[in-house]
Amino acid sequence: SERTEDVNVDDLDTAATLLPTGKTSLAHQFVEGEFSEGYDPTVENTYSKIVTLGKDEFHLHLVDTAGQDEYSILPYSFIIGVHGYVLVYSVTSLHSFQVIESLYQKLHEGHGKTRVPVVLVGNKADLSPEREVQAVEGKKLAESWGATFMESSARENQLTQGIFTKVIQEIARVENSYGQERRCHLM
Ligand SMILES: Nc1nc2c(ncn2[C@@H]2O[C@H](COP(=O)(O)OP(=O)(O)OP(=O)(O)O)[C@@H](O)[C@H]2O)c(=O)[nH]1
Repeated sequence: SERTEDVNVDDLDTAATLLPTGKTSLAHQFVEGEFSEGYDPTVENTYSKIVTLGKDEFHLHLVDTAGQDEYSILPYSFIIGVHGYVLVYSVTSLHSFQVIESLYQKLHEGHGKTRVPVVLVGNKADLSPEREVQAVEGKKLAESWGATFMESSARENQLTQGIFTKVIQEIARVENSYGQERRCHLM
């Protein structure tokens, strides 16, 4: 079967106030298979990639967002037609972790508090000496949402591929369970 999925890769930093979390690097590693040093603040960027999982082919539209912080009002476009989220903080920035918490609340409310497929990512795990957020904290937060947690490094292709595979699996799982629920109502 063929499906179209929209996924937001969300960091939640304004370039001026927060450490960039590496979401552009993750998207680039996922789509192009490489890591490039250097930093350009993202305005908004979209990527497309076809991902095959088992027998299913997913047409992924990836939106790399910019300029969110805990005070931003969530744009409508972050909710409507979006099937899943990769929420990225940097393990070297406690602030980025706190921003992610408030962003999740807004997304969850925006989706009418229904179950939203989310993968929470603690990026820059290769910079361990500068760590401000422990893996166990990320894991606990993700568990409280019923979401998946991963640490990653945009330098590593396999870790990065794993994030996007996971979010697609989560989207498929959540949609299937809603599908079953609807069938139940019909009965
Ligand atoms: N060591 C290390 N550096 C990383 C990693 N991911 C990103 N970086 C670096 O961190 C900087 C910012 O990365 P970006 O991918 O541009 O971050 P961003 O979250 O997209 O930033 P905005 O565009 O401001 O939203 C760049 O210099 C990257 O090379 C990582 O996993 N490990």
